[in-house]
Amino acid sequence: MNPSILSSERVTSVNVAKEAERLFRSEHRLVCTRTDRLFAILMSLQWPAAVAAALLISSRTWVGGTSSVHPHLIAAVYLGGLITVPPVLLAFFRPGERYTRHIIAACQMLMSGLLIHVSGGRIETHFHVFGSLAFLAFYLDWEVLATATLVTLVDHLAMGYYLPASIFGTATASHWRLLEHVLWVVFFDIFLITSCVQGLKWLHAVARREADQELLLYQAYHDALTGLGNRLQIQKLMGELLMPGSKEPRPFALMAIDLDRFKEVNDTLGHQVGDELLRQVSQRLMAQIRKNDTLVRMGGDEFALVLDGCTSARVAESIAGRMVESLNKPFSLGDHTARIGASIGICLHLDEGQDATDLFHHADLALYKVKNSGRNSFMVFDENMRAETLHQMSMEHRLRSAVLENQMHLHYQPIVSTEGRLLGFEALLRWNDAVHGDVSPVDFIPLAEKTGLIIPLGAWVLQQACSQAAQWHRTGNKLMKMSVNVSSIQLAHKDFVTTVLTALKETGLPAELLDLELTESALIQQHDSSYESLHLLRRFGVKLSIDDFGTGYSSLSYLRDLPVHTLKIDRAFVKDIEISPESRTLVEGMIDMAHTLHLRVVAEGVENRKQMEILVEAGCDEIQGFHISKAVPADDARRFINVSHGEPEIKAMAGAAKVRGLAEVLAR
Ligand SMILES: Nc1nc2c(ncn2[C@@H]2O[C@@H]3COP(=O)(O)O[C@H]4[C@@H](O)[C@H](n5cnc6c(=O)[nH]c(N)nc65)O[C@@H]4COP(=O)(O)O[C@H]3[C@H]2O)c(=O)[nH]1
Repeated sequence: MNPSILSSERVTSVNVAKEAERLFRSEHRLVCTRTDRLFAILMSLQWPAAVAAALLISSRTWVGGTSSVHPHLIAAVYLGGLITVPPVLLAFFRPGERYTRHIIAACQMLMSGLLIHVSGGRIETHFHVFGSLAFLAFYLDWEVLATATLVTLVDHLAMGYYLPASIFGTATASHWRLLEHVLWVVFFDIFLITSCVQGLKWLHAVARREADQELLLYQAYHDALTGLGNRLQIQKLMGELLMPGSKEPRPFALMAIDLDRFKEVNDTLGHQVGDELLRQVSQRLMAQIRKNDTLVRMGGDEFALVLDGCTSARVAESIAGRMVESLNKPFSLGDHTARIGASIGICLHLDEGQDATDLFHHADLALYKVKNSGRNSFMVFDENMRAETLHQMSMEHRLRSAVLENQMHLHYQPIVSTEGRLLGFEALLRWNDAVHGDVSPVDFIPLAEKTGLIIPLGAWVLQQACSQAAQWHRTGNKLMKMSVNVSSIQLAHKDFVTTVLTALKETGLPAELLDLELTESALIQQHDSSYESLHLLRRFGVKLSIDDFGTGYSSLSYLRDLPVHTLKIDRAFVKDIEISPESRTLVEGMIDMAHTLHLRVVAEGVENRKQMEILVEAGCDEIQGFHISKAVPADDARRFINVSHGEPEIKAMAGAAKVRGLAEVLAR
């Protein structure tokens, strides 16, 4: 494998045609460089050969003259040097350059001419010229052959015809021989140029094949969307880093990175926006790491990072912190702006004995812990995490089976007016697991949200609660409302409105009797489409309550923008209302504000008579809490209904006391 394919500079620019051209040029340059060197050697041999030939000829032909040195010898020494030195220097100092090969070609042909001349034609013309041309064909450059041919013809015309005996004393060629020679050169040249073109074609084909192979290799090791490496690349890298038998263990840190809320963006704004978001995420992450760190996209919204040579948890944490911070900044995606977060699990490889699977598992366990602790943060794996996380994983597994096999059930907590009239119920999920026993929704709802199980589970709750309320409605309790908790994930889901309307249609429950409870924090995470869903449902008559009011977001603008019907004051404010004047003032303020906005107010978590009295005095409209009743199974809820209907004195008593709860009434 060509390791260059894995380098990040090349990652974004792979384009087969361009890559083939680049490879061709580099291969061709290599061919030319080698041929330059070959000619440097050849020419350095030809110069002494020319001098030797001149010596030989001068010893035979020079029978006495004014000068003691034969002109052939002078030509061989000086002209030979002049012809040899520049190309040899160029071949060594500027190999592979275009002008180098042209100068070499010209000088080589001049040298051929010189050799023929100084040897008085004894060195066979055809042999030497054709030999030189044949060698020049190694350049795979027909222009070089053209240069060589031109120089040969000029040289032969000049030296062989126009300046024959005047310089060397002997004519080197007859007219006919010269013509024959020129024809041979042209003929041979055509043959060489043809083979040269074939050679070039072959070199192009080789380069194209290599580029194709590179592309295949690139695709195998890279993620097409982001240009980052992929799962295979990190596995390969980890295999190299953990190579058994390597002399020194190579320390490194592995990070498992998951984007928070990516799915919501992808589902609500579409896949193209999701793709763009992933591209921008990868750029931001790349900006936080060094060149020899390896960031890959494992698939979906999961990334992994290897920090080669990292031995310190503190360093890894600071890099993870920077990454989380950079991903918290808003993303500009065409017409939209999105905010996401990231959860990062880190594990360090400091000694031998761990394999890649262990390390990925540890990083995943740490990641899992981060996600369960509220996301958008990072954690380094430690051994204590293992048992806790495995417990969580088992919960997740069992929750999945419980949801898919319909092992959950609903309890109903009554909601009453301050006069003690039963107004309806809040449906609350219950899960009794064979292994984990009774699991609180406070624990399993976040798990269901995290795993996406909240979608089928929430749909089931809606269906079940509506069906129960419709049944009570049919048996004469016409105004019994049913409150159902809705998670932010459900609200953001594209099928949310359909799910609600289907539940109403299939069960026959009038829409006005369904009250959807959303927390403030759930509302604040929503996009425009969720707000549209709520307005649409309101138009059908469905009511909307703000649950846990006062605990969430500080801006109250959603009260203006949404068709809210009821505020449910969180039990944290009600809890010590009878002992804390501050809590009392706060609750009074909330009730006043709600009434100014024409909203009804439900106080949650009312546990005693004193609390109820204070709330009634403050003008609260509805009461819910253990003082009235805990959430009970449907059959017990039915008893409440019967009592509230069948016994007129309840109303009278509750009305008289203004504060009497159903629990008290039932206890009598
Ligand atoms: N200490 C105290 N607690 C009281 C009192 N009266 C009621 N509660 C508890 O307060 C919670 C009220 O529900 P929530 O605020 O909607 O809070 C709910 C709701 O956010 C979530 N949840 C429950 N069922 C569902 C569901 O079907 N779907 C969704 N999305 N969330 C649900 O789980 C949360 C907790 O539910 P639960 O454990 O059933 O706890 C219930 C209820 O049992 C009281 O007087 N004192």
